[in-house]
Amino acid sequence: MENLKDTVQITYPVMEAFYTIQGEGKYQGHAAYFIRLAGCDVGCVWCDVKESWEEEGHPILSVDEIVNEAKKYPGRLAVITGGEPCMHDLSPLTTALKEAGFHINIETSGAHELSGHIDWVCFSPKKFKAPLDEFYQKADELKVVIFHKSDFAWAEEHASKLGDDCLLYLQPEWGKSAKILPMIVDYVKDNPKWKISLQVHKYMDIP
Ligand SMILES: C[S@@+](CC[C@H](N)C(=O)[O-])C[C@H]1O[C@@H](n2cnc3c(N)ncnc32)[C@H](O)[C@@H]1O
Ligand SMILES: Nc1nc2[nH]cc(C(=O)O)c2c(=O)[nH]1
Ligand code: SF4
Ligand SMILES: [Mg+2]
Repeated sequence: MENLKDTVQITYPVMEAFYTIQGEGKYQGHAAYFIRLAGCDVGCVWCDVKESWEEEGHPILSVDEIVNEAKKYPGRLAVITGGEPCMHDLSPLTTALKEAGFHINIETSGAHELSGHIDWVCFSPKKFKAPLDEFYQKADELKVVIFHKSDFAWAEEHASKLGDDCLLYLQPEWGKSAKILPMIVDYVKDNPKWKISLQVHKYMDIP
């Protein structure tokens, strides 16, 4: 009991947490509670949440506070994102979320070791900081952001290292969508093992 009591007092820098609809990947369309942990050292030039890079300046919340807030909503799907969430030890947070009955998904670049109990790993590797090898085994979905036509070949390199069951998604870089999306459409028609992931929350103008 002492252990659980200690665990729930551990803290994380939380940039924001919100109940919304998962806009990307396999769980697109599902209600989910997003926990955006601050801190990222990957530095993607087109990152859509650069305010998350600095760990400092964000609310520091205990596991207890994070999970109690999450439990206020009826959905029991939690998405841990960031920033780069794998920069944190996720064991205390995920233990408490599991105890509260959550299915836990993570959004990660794979640049740092995975910790804790995660039910679904969305692996989105970046050119700006190479992923760790462990993610080719652990990924449930590969989601490659396409910014330039050369990124298709780069996506295939990652796909070739994955297990057979991993789902494959190509997601247009939001700012270049008008130019890139037609290329992705053609690519997926020619290479049907891939699917398109759109950031549908941005089209719906929700968080
Ligand atoms: C903001 S990141 C946070 C999680 C983790 N750092 C990562 O990159 O996977 C969440 C998801 O958004 C994607 N993403 C970030 N900026 C984007 C953009 N401008 N257009 C499309 N997808 C983007 C990332 O590739 C990732 O799949
Ligand atoms: N609705 C919604 N879906 C998302 N899927 C991944 C997101 C992320 O920023 O990690 C995200 C996000 O920020 N909002
Ligand atoms: S790894 Fe994720 S949070 Fe970090 S800069 Fe890239 S897209 Fe943004
Ligand atoms: Mg986002």
